[in-house]
Amino acid sequence: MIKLSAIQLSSSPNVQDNLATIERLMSQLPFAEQHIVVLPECCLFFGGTDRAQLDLAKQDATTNELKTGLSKLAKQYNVTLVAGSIPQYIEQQDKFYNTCCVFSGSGELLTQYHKMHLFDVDVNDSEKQYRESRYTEKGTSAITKTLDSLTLGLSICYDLRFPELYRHLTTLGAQVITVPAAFTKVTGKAHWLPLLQARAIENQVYIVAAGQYGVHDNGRETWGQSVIINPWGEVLSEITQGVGTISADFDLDTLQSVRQAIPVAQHNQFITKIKTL
Ligand SMILES: O=C(O)CNC(=O)[C@H](CS)NC(=O)CCC(=O)C(=O)O
Repeated sequence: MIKLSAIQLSSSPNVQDNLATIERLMSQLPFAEQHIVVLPECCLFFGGTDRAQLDLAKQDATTNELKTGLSKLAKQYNVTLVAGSIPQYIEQQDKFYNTCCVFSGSGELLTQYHKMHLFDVDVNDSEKQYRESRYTEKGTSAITKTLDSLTLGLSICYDLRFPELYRHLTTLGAQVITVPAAFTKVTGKAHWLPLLQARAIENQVYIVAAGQYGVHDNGRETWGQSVIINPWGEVLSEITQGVGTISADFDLDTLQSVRQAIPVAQHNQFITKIKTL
């Protein structure tokens, strides 16, 4: 059996504190031979100023403390760690990518994905205007990674509103799609769960969504509600408030039987098919 887990956090701008919290929560995870653990967006730094995040990214380009800390945790608990996101500095532009890093159980960086859709959005909350692109550069490639017995597809937060990415990941073979997030309280309440269920149902994949939760140091409020959803769209495990962990089993039979019963990939008129004569 392959275990899927998500960790819900309420991250601060203190990297060491966040690492300690993640460690404490990882120690509470159930044991599994094969285990995929997902952390939220901005797991090691959240709720500071955008400028402070850029400074951290810049500093990390020399120290590499962010990836080192996460790699150690993956190794310590021998899990595939989908480390939500960290800022990755781009010197030429003095900006960073919002990057999801995947570590193996031996602590090796397997792959990374730079968030493709940036949250330049007006929200009716205390923040009012989110302009992620001011300090963040958007990624240009969708990323999947085949592990021993399943294929992972990567996405981050606002990406969730772009079904084309999820369809693309699925056509590349994704069976489990991870969604680290820091959804706003306002948009999360209105849209988070239905969007996640739609992505799971239309692509017939497992969704593992790990959210930031609560009121952060800069007053920003995030929605939480980390969930694991199966290819039928059922919520298998959920944590609404606070910090904590959730887990569920990945079952290939469920995935295959849903895809057999409702063969949307074959019926789809908008996916380019290779015509056989
Ligand atoms: O800026 C940072 O420090 C970290 N990044 C985030 O919190 C990002 C960009 S501001 N948040 C989202 O994408 C929320 C999406 C969302 O809430 C929605 O789609 O409704």
